[in-house]
Amino acid sequence: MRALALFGGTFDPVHYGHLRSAWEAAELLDADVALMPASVPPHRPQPFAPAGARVEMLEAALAGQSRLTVDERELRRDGPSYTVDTLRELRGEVGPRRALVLIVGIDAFAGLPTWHEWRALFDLAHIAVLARPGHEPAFTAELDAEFARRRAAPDSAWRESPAGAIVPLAVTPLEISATDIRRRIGAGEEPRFLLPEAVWARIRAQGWYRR
Ligand SMILES: Nc1ncnc2c1ncn2[C@@H]1O[C@H](COP(=O)(O)OP(=O)(O)OP(=O)(O)O)[C@@H](O)[C@H]1O
Ligand SMILES: O=C(O)c1ccc[n+]([C@@H]2O[C@H](COP(=O)([O-])O)[C@@H](O)[C@H]2O)c1
Repeated sequence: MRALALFGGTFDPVHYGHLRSAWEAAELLDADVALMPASVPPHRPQPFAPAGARVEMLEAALAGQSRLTVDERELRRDGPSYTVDTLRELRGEVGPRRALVLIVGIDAFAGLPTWHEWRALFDLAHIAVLARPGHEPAFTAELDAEFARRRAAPDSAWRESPAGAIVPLAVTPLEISATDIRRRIGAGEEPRFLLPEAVWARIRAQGWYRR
């Protein structure tokens, strides 16, 4: 059975850095990938756009294909979106054997030791780490040790286990961030071609991110 991958984020707004990375991750991992907006991200200021708006933008971005989907499970829960809770819920649904993958950018991965019950994540899923230009963060010694121990190439046998590997993915580098897009919109610029036209059309129509 194919691996099932979750790509969590704030997606405030979703952009081509997320979308192209998610697509290439689906290909490299031979997995179905769900983009999963966080309701209350645990370690950052709260999103600018409400959850419903972030879902609407994701759905607009993903229209016309079926390999990448949206998973709204964190929006249905109250309180902080701890990834360990989400993976426990998903593991309960798919059973003990299916390979699950949590996809994170390398900047998010570097912060893993600050996540709630971070070591339990390795018992629940594999972690695929996206290269991201402009981000070459140092890992803490404990994360470095896990990385050295668990590292697996995308085409190796990781999917024969349900969880536990760290799979670096050399996706096409796209130096795009939601912070930069919000700044441009706030300054009255058009962020065209950094994100899908359908997403920009909704932002424009609703006035999101304008100062
Ligand atoms: N251009 C990119 N290339 C690769 N990974 C990315 C890129 N942009 C975001 N990611 C990854 O996608 C996930 C969700 O990111 P997030 O929604 O916070 O986007 P962001 O652009 O980093 O937003 P912000 O600028 O608001 O922090 C994180 O794991 C992040 O590392
Ligand atoms: O579980 C945690 O403690 C935790 C701490 C920081 C981030 N996360 C998750 O990591 C994903 C990427 O976060 P962000 O802030 O880069 O959009 C998103 O799904 C967050 O919910 C999770």
